[in-house]
Amino acid sequence: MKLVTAAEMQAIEESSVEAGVSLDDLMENAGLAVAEAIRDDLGTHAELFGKRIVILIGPGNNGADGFVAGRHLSNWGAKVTAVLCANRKTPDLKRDPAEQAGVTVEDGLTDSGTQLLQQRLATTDLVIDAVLGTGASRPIAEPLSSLLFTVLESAVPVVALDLPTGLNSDTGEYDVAGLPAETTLVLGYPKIGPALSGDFTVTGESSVLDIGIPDGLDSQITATLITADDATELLPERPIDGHKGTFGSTLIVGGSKDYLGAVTMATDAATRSGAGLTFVATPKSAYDRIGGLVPEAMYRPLESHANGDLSPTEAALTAIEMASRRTSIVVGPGLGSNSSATEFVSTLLSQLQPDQPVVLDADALNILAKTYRWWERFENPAVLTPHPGEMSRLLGISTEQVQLNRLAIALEAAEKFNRVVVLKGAATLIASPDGRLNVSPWVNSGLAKGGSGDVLAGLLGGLVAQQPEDLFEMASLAVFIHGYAADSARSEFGETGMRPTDVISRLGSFYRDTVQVDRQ
Ligand SMILES: NC(=O)C1=CN([C@@H]2O[C@H](COP(=O)(O)OP(=O)(O)OC[C@H]3O[C@@H](n4cnc5c(N)ncnc54)[C@H](O)[C@@H]3O)[C@@H](O)[C@H]2O)[C@@H](O)CC1
Ligand SMILES: [K+]
Repeated sequence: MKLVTAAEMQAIEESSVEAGVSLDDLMENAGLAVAEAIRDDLGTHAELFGKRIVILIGPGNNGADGFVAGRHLSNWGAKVTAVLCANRKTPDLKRDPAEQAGVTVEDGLTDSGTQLLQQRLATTDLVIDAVLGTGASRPIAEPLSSLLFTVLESAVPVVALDLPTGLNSDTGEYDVAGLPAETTLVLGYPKIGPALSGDFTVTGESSVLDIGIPDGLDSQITATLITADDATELLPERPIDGHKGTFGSTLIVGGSKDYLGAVTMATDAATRSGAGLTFVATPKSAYDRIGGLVPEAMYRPLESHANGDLSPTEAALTAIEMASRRTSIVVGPGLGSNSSATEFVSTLLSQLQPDQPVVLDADALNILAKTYRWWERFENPAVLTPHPGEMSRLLGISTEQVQLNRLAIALEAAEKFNRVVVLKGAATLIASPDGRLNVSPWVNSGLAKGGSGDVLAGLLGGLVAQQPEDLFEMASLAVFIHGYAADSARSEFGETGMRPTDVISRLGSFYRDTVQVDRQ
């Protein structure tokens, strides 16, 4: 499902006009679709008859859509009052027909506007928020903030037209003076901001209405929300007569004398990815304590000094030998980033077969961030899986800067490094150097715990092992499956109590719930 920015929506509107569907057509379609959705939600025309509806009208086209919806609702028997919450341009083309259809227009901007609205709301069944849509561009100020607060206090249910007023269509930032909705009737395409923020308390339940935009215009949209259907399509084939070799093999390079859990979780996750074989290369000091902990995987120790640190040259030779017939390699979980680990990672990456796909996670990213123009030092196709802190180090900017503009940052990093980038966080983003951008539908604070990233890296390694050509697709699939499993862990243990290991044990459930269920 495509997710639009305000600028993309504007461009689509212009292309629609060129294709023969005018802005007026779109507005008429939008207003009618909103009125029909409200009527259908109530049940039938009969139930709409006599219902008292207040429409809050803003200064732009969102307000114009509100007048069109009001016209239809009034024609169908509802008692509709349009309350002007901003000055509108004259002539106001959608106002007159609405008034002719019986809509009463009241001015909310007078000194007594708030008081009048309060009285009106005492006998109102439903409020339609047609104040601001994709054109919101500044903080909400008086008198609009008082009008919106009056509606909030009244507790009358609110249906937002396109976007709840106060919610930014591109960033998902919410102005506290805004108006949360029970339902949001989204016009044409879902907006990217709400998907990025993941805070559905402001939009309530959303549905997307068809407003007659001609087909074929969505190629202008960059971002796609990954749906369960998309993820099902991406699942690697599992031929019934397949053998271990059919499903590829991954090598996980990680662990250190101080960090033992990360590589273990990544390994465990890889064994639930569907990959045929999982190998682990871990420093001797770690191997002596965790070698064989995941019984399905094959472990080998990497040469280390007496103090437990890697012996970089010998260790890299061993890892390269282990990597030679693997279809993916994961580097990083728990590896540490001291000078031995740094030298080891540099040597390893520079000597891998250049076509072998690599997943670079955790300490590997911190090591790269310290390496001058690292992205030019090896050729391998790769997926980088930074959290915002790691991304800030990779790009040399602050974490706040990353968080303020996650979408652009993910795309910029993918292009600069010429690698697939998974920017983790609520609604994780997957960016490709060719400009594609996928957005995860999952938002779950239960994943904000040490170990979640290791699980994702191991799962991703295992998926890439099965389909090494499709890094962007496998990264998107890994993020979806990880979120799906986490959702299941959340329903059992809650966001507080769920652990990354609970997620690992549920990684198979998406495949089971979709493909396997269909086969039975
Ligand atoms: N783009 C499209 O394809 C379509 C858009 N439509 C509607 O048009 C809307 C966008 O219309 P507009 O671009 O006119 O934008 P809006 O209707 O969202 O509002 C823009 C106006 O609000 C003012 N404004 C911005 N922030 C404000 C604030 N905080 N307080 C008070 N005033 C503020 C601006 O100065 C401008 O006058 C969509 O949300 C949708 O409802 C539909 O009519 C049909 C198709
Ligand atoms: K609105």
